[in-house]
Amino acid sequence: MFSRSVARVWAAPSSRFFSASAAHRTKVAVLGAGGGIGQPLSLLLKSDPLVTSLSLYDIRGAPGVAADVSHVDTGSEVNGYAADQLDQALEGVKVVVIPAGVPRKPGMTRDDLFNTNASIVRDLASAVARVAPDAHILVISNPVNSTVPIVAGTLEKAGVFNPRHVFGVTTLDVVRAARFLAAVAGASPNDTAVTVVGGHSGPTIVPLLSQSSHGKGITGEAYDKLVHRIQFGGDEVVKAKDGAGSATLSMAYAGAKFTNALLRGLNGEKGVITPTFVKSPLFEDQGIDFFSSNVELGLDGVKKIHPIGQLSAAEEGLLAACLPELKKNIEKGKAFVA
Ligand SMILES: NC(=O)C1=CN([C@@H]2O[C@H](COP(=O)(O)OP(=O)(O)OC[C@H]3O[C@@H](n4cnc5c(N)ncnc54)[C@H](O)[C@@H]3O)[C@@H](O)[C@H]2O)C=CC1
Ligand SMILES: O=C([O-])CC(=O)C(=O)O
Repeated sequence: MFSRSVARVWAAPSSRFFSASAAHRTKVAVLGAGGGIGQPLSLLLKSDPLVTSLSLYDIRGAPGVAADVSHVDTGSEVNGYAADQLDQALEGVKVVVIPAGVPRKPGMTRDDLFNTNASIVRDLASAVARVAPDAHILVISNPVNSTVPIVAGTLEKAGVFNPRHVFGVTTLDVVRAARFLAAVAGASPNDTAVTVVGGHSGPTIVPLLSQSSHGKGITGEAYDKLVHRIQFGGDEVVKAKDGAGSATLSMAYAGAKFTNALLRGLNGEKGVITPTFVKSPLFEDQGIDFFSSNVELGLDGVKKIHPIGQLSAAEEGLLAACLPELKKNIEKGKAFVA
């Protein structure tokens, strides 16, 4: 099914997804592989020609997911690991994707997940520091604005933090922005890419519609509605799932898309640029040292952090609302590790 030519057909909805222009392939681990995101993410990564080996870990269910996914007829090898096999799961791994942790229910904010997810993420990051200290870590678990500083702080404590290797996955905001703008503009999502900066929760999600040819003409009520939908797209899914969790399938798509972008950068492809939440100098002078903006991905992870560029007056307002909230979320994560 996924011969070279069919893989190209399958990748057609997005030319940046599952492109395999480079020769090297990589061992990838998914921590939380048994969950709502972890399962479809593992399937999508099994289909990515740049993945040579998949290591699936969860405190429950990963060996079953691995047995299932391993029957897919692509070249990569798949292994599942049980709760007491975290170190084995991480051996030789170059990229670690973390969707482990609890999701929201209606009425909760992402920050309400902090008490449960902070220690899950910290413990997983400690294991990565011990077994695969040079790995690139892609954090999906919420609240991302805090879990990324927790991962960074944990690695720092272990003496192995490399700011080029730690990423908060904000790709779902970018995916939603393109999709929702396409619907408003009557265009294809392939033509409505939007840079989304800031963080990953309500007002910290700042879409830069003025920098998009389709987005810049949208004003007034239509603009306010579109921004609100991008900022609160996660709530839309939480409400519709009615207590059964949050976005899983679109998140798996976004997680696989970001992983593929990173793998292409690691393989030497030039010009791979996408927003991601990283250790960043952009607002360091305001005490905010993690921020999502366009990042070029290269042979060693973060290659270049792009500035946010020219903002409209409305976007200046969104950014002003983002920064204090983001600062609070980052400080909460740091305080947890300190
Ligand atoms: N960054 C983003 O854009 C998004 C983030 N999320 C977040 O992703 C996380 C996971 O969401 P779902 O997959 O829907 O939840 P889920 O509950 O379906 O799956 C979570 C999985 O993590 C596992 N897990 C718990 N503790 C673990 C540990 N110590 N080690 C390994 N695995 C562990 C559980 O056994 C479960 O299989 C949530 O925190 C959610 O808020 C969800 C959607 C978008
Ligand atoms: O809304 C949530 O809790 C999950 C999430 O981060 C998203 O869908 O953007």
